[in-house]
Amino acid sequence: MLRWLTAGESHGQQLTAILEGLPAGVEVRREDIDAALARRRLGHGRGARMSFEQDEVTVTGGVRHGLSMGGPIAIQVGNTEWPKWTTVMSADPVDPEVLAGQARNAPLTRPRPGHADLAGMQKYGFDDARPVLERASARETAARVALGAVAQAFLRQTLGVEVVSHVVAIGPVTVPDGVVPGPDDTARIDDDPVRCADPATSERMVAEIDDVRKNGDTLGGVVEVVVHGLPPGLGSHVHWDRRLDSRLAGALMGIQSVKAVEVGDGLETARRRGSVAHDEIVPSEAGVRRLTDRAGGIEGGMTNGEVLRVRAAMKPISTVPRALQTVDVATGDPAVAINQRSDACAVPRGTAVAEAMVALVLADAALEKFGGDSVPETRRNVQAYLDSLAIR
Ligand SMILES: Cc1cc2nc3c(=O)[nH]c(=O)nc-3n(C[C@H](O)[C@H](O)[C@H](O)COP(=O)(O)O)c2cc1C
Ligand SMILES: C=C(O[C@@H]1CC(C(=O)O)=C[C@@H](OP(=O)(O)O)[C@H]1O)C(=O)O
Repeated sequence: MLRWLTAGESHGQQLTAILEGLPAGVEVRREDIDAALARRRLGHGRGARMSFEQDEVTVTGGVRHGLSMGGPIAIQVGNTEWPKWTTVMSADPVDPEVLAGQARNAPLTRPRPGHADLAGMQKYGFDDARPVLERASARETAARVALGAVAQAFLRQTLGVEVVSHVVAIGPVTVPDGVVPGPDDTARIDDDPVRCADPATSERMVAEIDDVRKNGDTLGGVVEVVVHGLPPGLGSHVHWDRRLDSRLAGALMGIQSVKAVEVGDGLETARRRGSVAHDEIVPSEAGVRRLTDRAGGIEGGMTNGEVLRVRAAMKPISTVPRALQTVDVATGDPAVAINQRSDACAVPRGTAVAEAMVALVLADAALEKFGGDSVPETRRNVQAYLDSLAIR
């Protein structure tokens, strides 16, 4: 079983991430973690912080000389802005007079509709949104992306699996049907300003983001994660919480701002007749094959050996520059919501986060199926399973 946890605040000293349950011998390369984090900072529509945030990565446990040792892997992602926030975010008590002198510490009492501010203040009994937004902030996803890069390394090194992500919609602008990136397309997609795999659609997406920004507004959209090289049989039909689609949906829904998840053709499938909704099975030289991949590579809660495709729909950023109505909870009067620097559209950045969550869930499912305390042992188990498949 693979477990992962993150800790840390948006303007705290650092984020900390722990991944427990990985076998020994996984090659953990700083370049892979840095590349995944760089992808999370990319994209037209990103806010000011993403242009200077460095994501200072330190691997502090579980890895020796570039290889995992079988124990928990710990990764720190330092926050570039920490020097400006040391007093406001100090873990130790600070003299109230010093705090009162820090403009940055003024209580945030005008909660943003759509953010965690108000419900979090009510739930935890705060009169300031700061302690809520610090942890609700998607800064935390940097920690998950760092772990996701390690999970991807494990999947690549034991199963030869490649995880690719791209943007399929920004607001109303959507890629044409059938755009499915191949296993080697990540570099090409990274070159696109919105991480869209279709250049013509990308241009329209950029224009849409420019338009909302000009109008003091924000935008959501849809990201897709595509996984190549999975064997059949990860996940299981036998119990609801072992179904891979259920686990992927939970993990993707756990990303800030994600409001819907689709597996394969998802919602479109619900509108089709059965005769054109499924993937017909045919014999071939290479074994049984499906003619289409409408199911997105999952049937009965298990991978079916086809390309896995899952989508996550992100709502528009709730820190809308043309600020929305709210209540100042200090006075009870009508007010406009907090408006601070923010992304105008975080969808291109969301691809890296969705990719990380999918990689973590798949690594967990692969370990459940194949086990192994070392990479060679996991590889042997994978090979033995593939060699023994009665139906291919
Ligand atoms: C990569 C990424 C970046 C985000 N950037 C911002 C941002 O700059 N400003 C903002 O208000 N919300 C941003 N969000 C969304 C909020 O974190 C999210 O809406 C908030 O935590 C409330 O959670 P919910 O939308 O899931 O209900 C971002 C989300 C993601 C995934
Ligand atoms: C810092 C990140 O994203 C942040 C996510 C976020 C939010 O509300 O989710 C609000 C903004 O925070 P700040 O006010 O510090 O600029 C984003 O920049 C990051 O992703 O690394």
